[in-house]
Amino acid sequence: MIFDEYTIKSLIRPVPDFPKPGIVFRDITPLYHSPRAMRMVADSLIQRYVESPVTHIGAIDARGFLLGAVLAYELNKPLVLFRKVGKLPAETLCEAYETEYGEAHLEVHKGALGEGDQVLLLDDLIATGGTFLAAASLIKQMGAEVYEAAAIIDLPDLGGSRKMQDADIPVFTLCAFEENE
Ligand SMILES: O=P(O)(O)OC[C@H]1O[C@H](OP(=O)(O)OP(=O)(O)O)[C@H](O)[C@@H]1O
Ligand SMILES: Nc1ncnc2[nH]cnc12
Repeated sequence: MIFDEYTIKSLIRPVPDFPKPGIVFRDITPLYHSPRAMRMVADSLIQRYVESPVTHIGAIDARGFLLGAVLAYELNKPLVLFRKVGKLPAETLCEAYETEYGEAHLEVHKGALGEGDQVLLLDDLIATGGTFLAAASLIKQMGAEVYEAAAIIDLPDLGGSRKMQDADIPVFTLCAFEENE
């Protein structure tokens, strides 16, 4: 299916002042509600990575899990979960980070990745980049590499994608919203 950015963007709903005053929340639930649009998103990501040297899919809690599961299934790769603190039962590595609306910690199971692994890291959205950078740091601590960080949405005004590129993390996003869009 041919990717149509206009269709994708029209299914991402801006919700002002959520979860805090001043924040425009980009709600992807209408996109997930459309099988056609979701197929476009999944197909473009599958096409991009099907011939890549990616060895693992890394999916970020919670909205990144949805894309992560689809990509891991289609590319037939192991899925590694990066979870909010206190959710993973075995021994973890933990990284603190800040997002657009708060502080958080991300964890991964120790030994989930190792030397030489090339991880495709997935989430729905890049805002300040704090979440992706925390996951990338955990990946590096395990001796693995981020092949690319991919998301549906970039919010370039918040500077996250720039910060990630400055940290030598390749970034791929399917669409972007300016602040007043
Ligand atoms: O670039 P950043 O500033 O780090 O923000 C992006 C992150 O924020 C959102 O997740 P959130 O922390 O709201 O959690 P959720 O997926 O559980 O809703 C989004 O799904 C990204 O993971
Ligand atoms: N503006 C935003 N909309 C949706 N998810 C987000 N995560 C961080 N900032 C966000």
